Amino acid sequence: MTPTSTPTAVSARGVDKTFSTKQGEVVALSGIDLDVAPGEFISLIGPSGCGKSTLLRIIADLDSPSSGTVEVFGTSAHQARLDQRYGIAFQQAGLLPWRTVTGNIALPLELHGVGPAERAARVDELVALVGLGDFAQKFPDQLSGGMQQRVAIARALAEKPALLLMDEPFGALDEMTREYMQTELLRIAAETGAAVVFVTHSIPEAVYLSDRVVVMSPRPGRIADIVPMRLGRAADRADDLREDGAFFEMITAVREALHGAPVTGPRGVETR
Ligand SMILES: Nc1ncnc2c1ncn2[C@@H]1O[C@H](COP(=O)(O)OP(=O)(O)OP(=O)(O)O)[C@@H](O)[C@H]1O
Repeated sequence: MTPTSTPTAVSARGVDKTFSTKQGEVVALSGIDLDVAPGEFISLIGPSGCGKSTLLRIIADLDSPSSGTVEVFGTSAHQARLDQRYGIAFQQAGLLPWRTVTGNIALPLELHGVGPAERAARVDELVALVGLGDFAQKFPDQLSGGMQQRVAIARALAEKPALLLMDEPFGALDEMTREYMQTELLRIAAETGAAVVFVTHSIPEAVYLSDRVVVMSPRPGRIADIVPMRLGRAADRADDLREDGAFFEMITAVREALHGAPVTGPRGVETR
């Protein structure tokens, strides 16, 4: 039997993106080549406006490249969207206020015709996965920001995607909740085996979460450097890793990569 290899989770080749605006053309991305392995955690970091969200939106087929190609698990980004190969979460949880936690998590399953019994079983699993068992029947306005984000993550995972796309999902949370959510996300990613592409402004967040940190240069966004992290397996990355010497070394490596990019000083990147 010939061994079958799992296709790369994300493969971007020569991706350029130019927006036409009233003020003229804005080159948001230029010559992006990026591969994300199955189960790998990648963060995109770079100065404000360098095209991080644009790249994520192109991977999600919410926007299309001006040139170049993106494949998700060996198919076009468009086909991957139709096949629900990825889940997506943004800075705002975007929950329906009139639905409970379970109702919000069940939504994508309802939309895709999953029957009631299977749906209920899957929602139970997801509620447990994100640790919201005691809050299953609460409405979004009865939850903290961190809990709302956990509902959004559960909803993104509803259809067992092998890829999660996340655009600053913890950006609106206080620092303690944010650190807690980072540890939770690592646990969830390890449990589900999903690859993650994560946009952030925070160097420590990128370092803590990632297998590799993709450092982008200011507009037009290019990949300035890809910094491999050496912090051990994601599932073993405990909370106190943030006090470890290796953690600070990795922060320095990413900072140097950011400053090495042709910039006069990166705006919009947090070092806290
Ligand atoms: N729909 C659009 N029309 C015109 N220009 C756009 C559009 N979307 C993004 N841009 C421009 O493309 C560039 C990249 O934007 P993008 O939001 O991807 O950057 P970003 O790195 O995610 O920024 P931030 O860190 O501030 O969120 C910016 O100059 C932005 O103004």
